[in-house]
Amino acid sequence: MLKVVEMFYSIQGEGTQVGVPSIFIRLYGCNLSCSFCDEELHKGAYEELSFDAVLERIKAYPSMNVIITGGEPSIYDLNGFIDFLQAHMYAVSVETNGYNFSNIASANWITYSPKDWNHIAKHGYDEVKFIVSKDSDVSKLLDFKSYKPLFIQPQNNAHTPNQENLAFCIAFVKANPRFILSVQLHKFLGVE
Ligand SMILES: Nc1nc2[nH]cc(C(=O)O)c2c(=O)[nH]1
Ligand code: SF4
Repeated sequence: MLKVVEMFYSIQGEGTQVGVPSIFIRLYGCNLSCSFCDEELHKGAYEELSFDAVLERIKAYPSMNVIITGGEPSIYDLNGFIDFLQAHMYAVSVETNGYNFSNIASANWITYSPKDWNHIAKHGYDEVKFIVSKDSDVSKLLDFKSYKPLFIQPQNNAHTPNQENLAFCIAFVKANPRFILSVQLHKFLGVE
């Protein structure tokens, strides 16, 4: 059974796969409580759904790309669910803060968004996304080396871009071009 806060169909607004029409499954709960987090996104009501019940709902959408997000999906062992979706020909991406990579190891794509920049994992993901505000200590990011794509994403408002943080992030990637800007396109487009 899965604790599902919401399921919706939109475009991936972040990272390498930006623009890919995708089915989002948002799971309940997180191991952290970041100040900038939208609480209702993972602490509100949820439904307990079986794998088959989730499959029935996502079949209503034409995309074969699923993004599991939260909350923090890796607080659950999701490998069985991911295998189940893959057996039905879905490509499965997971958004994680890196709590437990082994719980999501069978995913096709893992986006890692470390919240503690003093301890950044070296393996277990396909791209990294740093959430940055104008007050962030980005000096901690300068020594981080990886062959994976490294995204800098402004800490935005719940449904709209934060222009100050965006300007800071643009200046940062221009000064440090190993990093790539990720804007949360959905918040510019006004889609989910
Ligand atoms: N369009 C869209 N793209 C997203 N990429 C990651 C999201 C998330 O909530 O984790 C998200 C989201 O909520 N909406
Ligand atoms: S890790 Fe993500 S979901 Fe968890 S509290 Fe922080 S922002 Fe919210």
